[in-house]
Amino acid sequence: MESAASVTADAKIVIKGVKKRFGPKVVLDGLDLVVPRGQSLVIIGGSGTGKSVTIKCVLGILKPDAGQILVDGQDTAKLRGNARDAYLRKFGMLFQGAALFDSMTVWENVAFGLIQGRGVKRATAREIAFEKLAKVGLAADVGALYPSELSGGMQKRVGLARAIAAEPEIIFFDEPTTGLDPIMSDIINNLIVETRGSGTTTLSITHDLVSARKIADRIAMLYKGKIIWEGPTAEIDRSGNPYVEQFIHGRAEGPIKMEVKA
Ligand SMILES: Nc1ncnc2c1ncn2[C@@H]1O[C@H](COP(=O)(O)OP(=O)(O)OP(=O)(O)O)[C@@H](O)[C@H]1O
Repeated sequence: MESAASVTADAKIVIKGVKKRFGPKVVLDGLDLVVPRGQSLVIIGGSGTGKSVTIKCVLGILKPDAGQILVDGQDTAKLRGNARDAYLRKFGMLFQGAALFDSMTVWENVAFGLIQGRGVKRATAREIAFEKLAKVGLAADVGALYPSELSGGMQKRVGLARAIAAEPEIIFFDEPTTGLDPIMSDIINNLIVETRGSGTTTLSITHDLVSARKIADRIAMLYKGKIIWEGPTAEIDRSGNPYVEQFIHGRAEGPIKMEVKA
């Protein structure tokens, strides 16, 4: 087994003791997590356990109450101005529900970040957009359509093309297969696996264990604000952790009590 030290030495993202609460509600309670460079880490956990809050803290959309987040060894809390812009350019993101702009065509959606964020000329950005659309298996004529004219699976592919458009160092995938049928989920999973080939580091959050097993090098389970298990994907079936066991087998009975509110 690899030592924790060797994982940390080649870390792209290090989350150390991060705490985040909203009023009286403690969401993250000393979260520790390392995402190794060039690897795919998937966070699993029940609804409302703080998976999205974790990603928002890394992106700086939310400020942790305590703890530290390092990306490439840089403390994200200390970034200002240009350094912060450069930091944000490291990331691509595929949002849950794809989150495309309805008023823009497909290619304009894919090119948006290149034109707005990086000052790429419109004609060049258009070329890159069509290249990325082809990469996710969408024919060129799809580029001129509007998001409302596409199926959910096609929208996810467009979202993926947008996430990879600027060839970011890190990509976040937020529930990449939610709402898709099993075959389309598998297609999206395969595309995600392909994005790793180029050395990209990926951090995903999902409830979908089939997807997690397919796309993850490592899986971490979040429960009550902490990572209660983390390890190589192949080891999740022998975690020996009753919380993980209950979650991966989807059992109503077990140590995890769902908070059912009226
Ligand atoms: N800006 C906010 N203000 C107040 N509470 C928030 C805010 N953002 C998140 N929360 C709360 O933090 C908790 C964790 O939310 P989060 O969205 O991270 O869950 P999640 O694990 O991603 O869930 P799901 O799988 O359902 O998407 C929830 O109880 C949520 O209501």
